[in-house]
Amino acid sequence: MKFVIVGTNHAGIAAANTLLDNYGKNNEVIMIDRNNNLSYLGCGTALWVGRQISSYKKLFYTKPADFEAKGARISLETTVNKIDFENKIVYATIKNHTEITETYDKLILAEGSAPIAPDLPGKDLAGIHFLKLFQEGMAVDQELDKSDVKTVAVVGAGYIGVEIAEAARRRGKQVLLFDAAKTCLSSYYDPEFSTLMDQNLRDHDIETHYGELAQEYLGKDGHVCALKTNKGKYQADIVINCIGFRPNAILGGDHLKRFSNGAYLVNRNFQTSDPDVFAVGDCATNYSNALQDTTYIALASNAVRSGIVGAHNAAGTVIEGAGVQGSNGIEIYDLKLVSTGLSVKAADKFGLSVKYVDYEDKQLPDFMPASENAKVKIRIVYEKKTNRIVGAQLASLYDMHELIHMFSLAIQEGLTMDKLQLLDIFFLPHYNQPYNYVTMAALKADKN
Ligand SMILES: Cc1cc2nc3c(=O)[nH]c(=O)nc-3n(C[C@H](O)[C@H](O)[C@H](O)COP(=O)(O)OP(=O)(O)OC[C@H]3O[C@@H](n4cnc5c(N)ncnc54)[C@H](O)[C@@H]3O)c2cc1C
Ligand SMILES: NC(=O)c1ccc[n+]([C@@H]2O[C@H](COP(=O)([O-])OP(=O)(O)OC[C@H]3O[C@@H](n4cnc5c(N)ncnc54)[C@H](O)[C@@H]3O)[C@@H](O)[C@H]2O)c1
Repeated sequence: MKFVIVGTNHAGIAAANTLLDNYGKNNEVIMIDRNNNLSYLGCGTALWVGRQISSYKKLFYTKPADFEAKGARISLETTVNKIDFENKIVYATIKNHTEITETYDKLILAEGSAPIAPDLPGKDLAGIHFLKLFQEGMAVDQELDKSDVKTVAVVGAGYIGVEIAEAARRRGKQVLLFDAAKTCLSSYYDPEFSTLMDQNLRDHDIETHYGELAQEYLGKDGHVCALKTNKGKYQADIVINCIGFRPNAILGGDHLKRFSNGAYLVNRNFQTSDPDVFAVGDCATNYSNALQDTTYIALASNAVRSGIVGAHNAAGTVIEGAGVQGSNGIEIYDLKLVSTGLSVKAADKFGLSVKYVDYEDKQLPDFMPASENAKVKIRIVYEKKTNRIVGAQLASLYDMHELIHMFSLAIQEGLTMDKLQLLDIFFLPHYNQPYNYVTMAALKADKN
């Protein structure tokens, strides 16, 4: 059988490795990507740009030769322009001049996502940046090296915006962070949690501007010099746009069914509406266990798992994905926020009627050294009708992030709040308290 994979970043790589490691013999695997690099972990961009790690080099975790050694044919700097789904032919161009075609038996689309570009006056000025590719991270890094770049405006206080704001501040720049919402990270956390991060940002001299919509980039001599919003005009030497991703689902044209945001609509096997075409990663939908419905969540963690599941199915092993919770986390100047499933706000948006319980306590008993201890704030969100756990959020200076995986599993398995109350959670003073905040929150929850 011949497999063609379009897009060889995280989802495409996972699909290729699955095919090569499990079905390599007698099968042909062709990998095509328009970029000149693969496997860049954008997740590390802010760490590198903020000099919390010394080099970007280890943000790449594989190389073309690794796939060639396993028998794949890989073609970088090759753009797929068109797919003839009826005759199963992929049309591509190598380095913008040599036209090639590839036939396929099974096609895996892993086209990923692209940053949303606000269509504002001045958008073509120099000094306006996005953060997705390695090359874009490098461009921002080089700007921050310039002594005449003193003020950085970051538009969008989601994950990328907050992380790059910290990085630019660590590089000694004055940083202004804008978001249309009333807090940062508003798609992931309820205000009781996101405002902790807001305060943390302000404590580190990052100027936050919420409820502000970017309206225009103002320029001087072809270079951006200010950002105009609905509330004011702010001088800025560079602007970094981080207002979210849109699925990069272009090649399917009218042939493949779509989700509301344009992503390829796939079933739980990551099969599209064409049985010989699979779509994985940021270009495709996923199944939300909290909503018990189709969703779209762009994360590397989802990309990798969908690549594995999609490839097995493409090769004829029928398996369903486990669904996702969109588990995520962030650490900025030591403050850690982690969440999984739905916040109360997100549940409202999707029309799911929920209750929640909040609890706050120190991680360790009081007799432990204060320098090792910190308060942890937890919120557990559960469905009103069934008491099914649908979300959790945690915030602390203490590194409690692993706990969110337990809530992710609880949501995946449809656990109800009563199962948490008497859960056997071990006690050791080094790690927690006998009356720990998970048990206490579960006991406190209103289950009627
Ligand atoms: C700065 C930053 C930080 C992030 N941090 C995190 C994090 O901490 N945790 C997390 O889980 N996620 C994080 N993400 C999100 C994560 O990077 C994405 O969800 C992930 O890259 C999706 O992988 P993918 O393979 O589906 O798509 P992509 O990474 O978008 O890859 C798609 C590939 O398809 C290729 N392609 C597209 N169209 C064509 C075509 N026509 N022809 C040939 N090739 C094509 C592209 O060149 C690209 O290589 C971050 C993203 C960024 C930008
Ligand atoms: N730690 C992590 O897990 C991590 C880190 C980075 C990126 N990612 C993922 O990468 C993807 C892209 O991240 P992102 O930060 O670009 O998107 P995001 O969805 O996290 O945040 C976008 C932000 O932009 C704001 N916004 C939208 N339009 C705006 C406008 N016109 N003006 C001002 N603000 C506006 C939104 O309110 C939102 O807060 C997301 O799926 C994210 O989860 C994850």
